[in-house]
Amino acid sequence: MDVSHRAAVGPSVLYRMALAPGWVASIAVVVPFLAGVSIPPAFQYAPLVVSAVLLGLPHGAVDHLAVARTHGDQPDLAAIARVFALYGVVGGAYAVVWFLAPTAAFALFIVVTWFHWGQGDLYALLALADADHLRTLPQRAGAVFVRGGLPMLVPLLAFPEWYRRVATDLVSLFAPDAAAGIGWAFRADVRTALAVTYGALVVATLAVGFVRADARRPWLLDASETLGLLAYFALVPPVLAIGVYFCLWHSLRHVARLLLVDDAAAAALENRDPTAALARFARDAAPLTAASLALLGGLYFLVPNPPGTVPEWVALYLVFIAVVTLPHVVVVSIMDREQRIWT
Ligand SMILES: CC1=C(/C=C/C(C)=C/C=C/C(C)=C/C=O)C(C)(C)CCC1
Ligand SMILES: [Fe+2]
Repeated sequence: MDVSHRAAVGPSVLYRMALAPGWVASIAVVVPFLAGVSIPPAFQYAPLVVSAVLLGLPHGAVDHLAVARTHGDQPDLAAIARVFALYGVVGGAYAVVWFLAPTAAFALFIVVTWFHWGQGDLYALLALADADHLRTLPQRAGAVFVRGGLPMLVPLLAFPEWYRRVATDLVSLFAPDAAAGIGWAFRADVRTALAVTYGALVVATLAVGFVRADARRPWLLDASETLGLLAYFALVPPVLAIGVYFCLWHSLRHVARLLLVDDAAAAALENRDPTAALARFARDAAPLTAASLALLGGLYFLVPNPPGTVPEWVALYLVFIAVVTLPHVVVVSIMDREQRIWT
């Protein structure tokens, strides 16, 4: 695989910086729920709120530099302008869809996040964890489907009422009664069919991976992460579970990927100095994180039913995230192609 600097940066630095925090956080969050402790709903929104300034939103705020760096170039004005144009056109068009057809826009958000979070984990498996068991395109597509389904499907199976509540909060910013249009997704028969199909795919992808693995360790890591996250999303209520996952799982892994294509940050990682590398990321991400928060403020004045409560503000934030995620997926898919994640 063609991943710049990966070879020079020791695996232990990447494990400790990019993978371990997500494992530790998900275990730390699941323990109280296993012990039967209940966490007040208001508190459960905290990680999503924090994600607006720490890791979550910032992980996409370097997209204007990421494409050029992945190609091995210094980002020039033309390269940056191309990414801005992509965001304007793709994000702008999708924003219009939210106003015209919010229920369809919500469904698209789930599908796109499903793909994108799966895509992020496929990169982590291949490039950060050195997995060799995902040999073919169908296997990699299967891994993306399974990994993305953990945060997007498992909460629907385990916590349908929470899922319905958040869906309703998002859609209601635009049209109060429109969420009724996706009521079928929460029916017990639909959820049972989804659970059986998805469960079979989890078992099948891991079994094929087991047969094809030369190295046992990365396969074990894949299986442990998959089954661990399955338990995590089945036990932890989704707003909290997704908030923590978004910051410390998906975003952190993507930040590591960004550091590896930034020469100075990669050099810092080679010297086992992740703090210096992360400081560079923070500097690169700060301007567009601030600009994004300003745009989020602007969105407040545009939606027909502006938010008043914390859950409603988080809903507005998620709509904004949805709009920027679509062009972000294009950027990450360009990185995937350049780094041969799919071939
Ligand atoms: C919070 C939450 C939900 C959706 C969250 C989504 C879809 C987040 C997407 C974030 C992205 C795309 C970040 C960028 O990488 C669900 C599933 C409706 C269930 C209830 C809780
Ligand atoms: Fe992302």
